[in-house]
Amino acid sequence: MSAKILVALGGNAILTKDASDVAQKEALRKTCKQLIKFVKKGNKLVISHGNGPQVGNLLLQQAAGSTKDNPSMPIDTAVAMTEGSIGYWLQNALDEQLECNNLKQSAAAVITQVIVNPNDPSFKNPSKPIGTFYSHQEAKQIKEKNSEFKLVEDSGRGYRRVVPSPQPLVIKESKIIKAIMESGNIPIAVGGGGTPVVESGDRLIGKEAVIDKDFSSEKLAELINVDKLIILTAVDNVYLNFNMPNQKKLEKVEVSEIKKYIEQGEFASGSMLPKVQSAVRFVENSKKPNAEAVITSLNNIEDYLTKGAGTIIKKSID
Ligand SMILES: Nc1ncnc2c1ncn2[C@@H]1O[C@H](COP(=O)(O)OP(=O)(O)O)[C@@H](O)[C@H]1O
Ligand SMILES: NC(=O)OP(=O)(O)O
Repeated sequence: MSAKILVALGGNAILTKDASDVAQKEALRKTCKQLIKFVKKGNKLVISHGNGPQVGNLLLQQAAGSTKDNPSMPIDTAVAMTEGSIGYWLQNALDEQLECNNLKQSAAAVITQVIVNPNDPSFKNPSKPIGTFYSHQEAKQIKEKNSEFKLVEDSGRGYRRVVPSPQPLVIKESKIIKAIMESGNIPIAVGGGGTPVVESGDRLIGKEAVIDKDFSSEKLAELINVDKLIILTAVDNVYLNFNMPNQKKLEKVEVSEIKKYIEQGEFASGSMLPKVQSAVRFVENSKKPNAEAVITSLNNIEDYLTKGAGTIIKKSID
C-alpha cells in the first residue's frame, strides 16, 4: 500500500572519505538509486539530510579566506549555504533517477527555517559535533588560536568542534513542503536540520547553531502528517549491547520497550540516541494510530520494502 514517507539521510549517504563536490555528487547519485525504489512503489516522499561535515568544512573555508571587505558568514548562514549545495546535488540526482524511470515528478529543495527557543540550554552548552576530526595535538593548537571554540572527543574517532544544537519547535515552511509532497513531487527539506531562527516581534532572526537533522526531520514528519519516518544511517538495525560480542539486533519493537532501552543507556548520545529518540517522538506524537518509524541503512531499503527488514518502531506490533 502506498504511503507518505519522510526519509532522513545520514552522513554516509552524502560523504564517505572524499569531501570534493565530485565525490559527494557521486555518493548522492548512488543514494538516489536506492531512494527511487520508494517512488516506484507509489509512495509520496519527503527527503531530509544532514550537513555536519559540510558545515564544519565551510566554516573553516570562510574563516581562512575572510577579510574586512569579504567577511566570513555566521553559522546560521553557513547552514543555509550547505542546505543549498547539498539540496542542489540531491535534487539533481533525484531528477536524473525520476527521468531514467519515466516518472513525471520533480524534486525541489526548500531552504527551511526552523524556529528554536532563544533560551534553549544548548546555547550555553554546545554539543553538536561538526566538521573534520582532529588529533589531540591539532585540537590543542586550534583551541590556542580560537579560544571561543569548544572541541570534544567524538566516539573514539578524534576531536571535533562542537556548536549549540537547540531543539526544533516550529518548521516555518512546513505548509509549502506539505503542498509539494501532496502534489506528488518530492520536497527536500530541513537539510542540515534547517536554519535555526528565533522570533523577535514580526521578524525571524538567525541564531548560530546546527540543529540535529533527526530531530528536525521528526518535527516535520509530525507537522505534515506522514505515515512513516525512515531514518537511514550506516547500520541495517539498531542493536542492544552494540559492538559487543553479545550484541542483539532489534527488529520489530514497541515504543514502550525501546523507551526502556533508552533509560538503560543502550544508545550512544550524538549518534544512535537522537535517532531512537526521534523515532519514539514520531510514533508517540503522530496523529496516525499506525505511525511507523524505521531505522535502517540505504542498502537495506529493498529488504525493508519487500520483507520488513530494519528496526521498525510502532505503538503496538501485531
Ligand atoms: N546501539 C546502537 N545500534 C546501532 N548503531 C549504533 C548504536 N550506538 C551507536 N551506533 C552507531 O551510530 C551510528 C549512526 O550515527 P551517526 O553516524 O552519527 O549517524 P548519521 O548516519 O546520521 O551520520 C551507526 O552507524 C553506529 O555506528
Ligand atoms: N545537522 C545534522 O544533524 O547533520 P549530521 O547528521 O550530518 O550530523
